[in-house]
Amino acid sequence: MRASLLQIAVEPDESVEDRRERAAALVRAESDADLVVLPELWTAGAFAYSAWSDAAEPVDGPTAGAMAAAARDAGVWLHAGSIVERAPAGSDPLEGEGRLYNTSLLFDPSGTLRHTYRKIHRFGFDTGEAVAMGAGQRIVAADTPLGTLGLATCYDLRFPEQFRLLVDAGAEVLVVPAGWPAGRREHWRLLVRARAVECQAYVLACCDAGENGGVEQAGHSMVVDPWGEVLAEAGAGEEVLRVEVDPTRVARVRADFPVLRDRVLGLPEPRR
Ligand SMILES: NC(=O)CCC(=O)C(=O)O
Repeated sequence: MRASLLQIAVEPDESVEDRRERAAALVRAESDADLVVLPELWTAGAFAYSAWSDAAEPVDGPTAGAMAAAARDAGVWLHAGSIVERAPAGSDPLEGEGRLYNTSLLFDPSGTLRHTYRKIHRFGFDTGEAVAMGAGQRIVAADTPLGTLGLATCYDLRFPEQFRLLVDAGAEVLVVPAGWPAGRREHWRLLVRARAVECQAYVLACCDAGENGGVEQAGHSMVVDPWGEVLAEAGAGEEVLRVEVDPTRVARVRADFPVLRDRVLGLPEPRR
């Protein structure tokens, strides 16, 4: 499987409409790829909280329209990163109507939206995303001809229990769009590899570049294999990372070094 990660920046002088067009053109240019991945909240900016309400849109809104057309034209699976979703009336009863969510979109090569994933762990403690957005309630593993893709977003990386649930759901390739700050870049590089090693899965981690909301972004998008080897890593600026991955290798690594088989589930309560 050929994967292309589009590490783009939220340029301060660029309108959301212009950035959407720019991203669509970048996707169209990857017609040799099987899977193309964009970062987190690349329309509005992962830390540009004040821009979120204006940029909010439904999952069949303008960003989805542009990305569907780009996926179809390029003939690729497209993980279009995440958008600021405004949940419609009558939406999932577990979640909230009219609330904002940090929602990832996965399109197939015909341009059909096949899966959405609402970020479960919201960043900011008592500020920012943690108060402005609702929390997703569902683990999403997407069966595709490329393999089973496990979806997670940025801060989710810090919560290995979510990734174990993705492994249990069959995930072989973990796709993680992010807007990770440069100040914690080493956490990013460590956690991306850690999730690959502990899940014995590929991790395709695509981060924003540039600066938004006054926060310099880490860049350093990475592709890590199920043995924890870094197959490709971007620099800090805008970049397209192209890499070949073999999802069938996941089963071989898990069979040759069967750590997952040794999991002890339902451990007893600690003694005090
Ligand atoms: N956008 C995010 O989820 C940021 C996460 C982050 O800054 C961190 O985990 O550190």
